[in-house]
Amino acid sequence: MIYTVTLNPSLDYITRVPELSLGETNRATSQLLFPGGKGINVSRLLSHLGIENTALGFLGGFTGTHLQATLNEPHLRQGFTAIAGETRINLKIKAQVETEINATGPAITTAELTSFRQQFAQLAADDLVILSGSIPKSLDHDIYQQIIGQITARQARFVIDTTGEQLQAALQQQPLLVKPNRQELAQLYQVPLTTHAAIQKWGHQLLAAGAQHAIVSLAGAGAMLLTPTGDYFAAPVAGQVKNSAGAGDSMIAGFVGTWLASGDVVESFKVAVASGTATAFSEDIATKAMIETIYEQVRVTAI
Ligand SMILES: Nc1ncnc2c1ncn2[C@@H]1O[C@H](COP(=O)(O)OP(=O)(O)OP(=O)(O)O)[C@@H](O)[C@H]1O
Ligand SMILES: O=P(O)(O)OC[C@@]1(O)O[C@H](CO)[C@@H](O)[C@@H]1O
Repeated sequence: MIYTVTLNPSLDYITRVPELSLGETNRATSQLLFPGGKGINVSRLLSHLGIENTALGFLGGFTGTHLQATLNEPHLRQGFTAIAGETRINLKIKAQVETEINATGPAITTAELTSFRQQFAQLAADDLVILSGSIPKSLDHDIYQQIIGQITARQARFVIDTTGEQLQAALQQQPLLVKPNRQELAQLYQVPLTTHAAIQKWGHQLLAAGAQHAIVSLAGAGAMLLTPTGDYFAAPVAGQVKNSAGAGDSMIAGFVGTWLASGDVVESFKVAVASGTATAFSEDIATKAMIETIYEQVRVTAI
């Protein structure tokens, strides 16, 4: 089974204004509300590809109830831990530029955390856990490390999408995949990444530190895959961006779902790029039909 972990889920409120004027009343032209949080996005994309998975994390309040009700996906089992606090609402403003305001999220009690962590004691060796997104303030800053300890103790595998110190620490536990974007990789190693050669060089540091595969996502400039046996570049697919939030999460889902089924890294990378691009070109997390259409346009070359 594939499990996703979203410690801090959200309802994503996406509003469009022709032009955002700070300090004034702005009138929206449209608004949408989606279940969100990085692990939940991964789960939804996996479900769209027909891949069974279980979404774990904390949900509470009227927002949590609404998220649960709208997270109605055929291949997604909900394994959330109920909490007393209220699931956050993240605001995404689409205007001249995209602006995001992500809320802090609710406090998690010790009892809620204990109940949540009990689930990892049941993992089997063929399970894979995808850990994504920010850590609620009330949890230990090294909570991912603690969960990874539980996962590896059961001989299960994991993928992690986090940044900075937490990413650095997780690398030592040999994640199947990490997927920093260009800025996250630059921050991790405190280097400017202005050329493909520099991205490839510093991307390899992720493998040297323990990752089995690394994708560096480059938004509108494509993506790079680093593996111990070869590196690959995917050129960007041209198209109209509608909502790029969740593009990175979709990439992770596309890679992991395909890799588990085939073990073929290049094919997994192609589906990852198609999935990320299809989500960037959609209002919501991409559909399978959209991913299949984009897939035909993905060009991957060995570098
Ligand atoms: N404007 C775009 N044009 C073409 N492809 C895009 C665009 N934006 C994203 N993509 C595709 O989606 C992938 C992931 O996007 P990105 O690098 O923005 O991830 P991210 O920073 O993790 O995003 P997020 O945090 O919003 O999910 C890219 O590598 C690319 O393949
Ligand atoms: O605040 P975090 O946990 O870092 O990110 C949360 C978030 O921005 O990530 C997803 C897109 O990747 C959105 O669905 C969600 O609102």
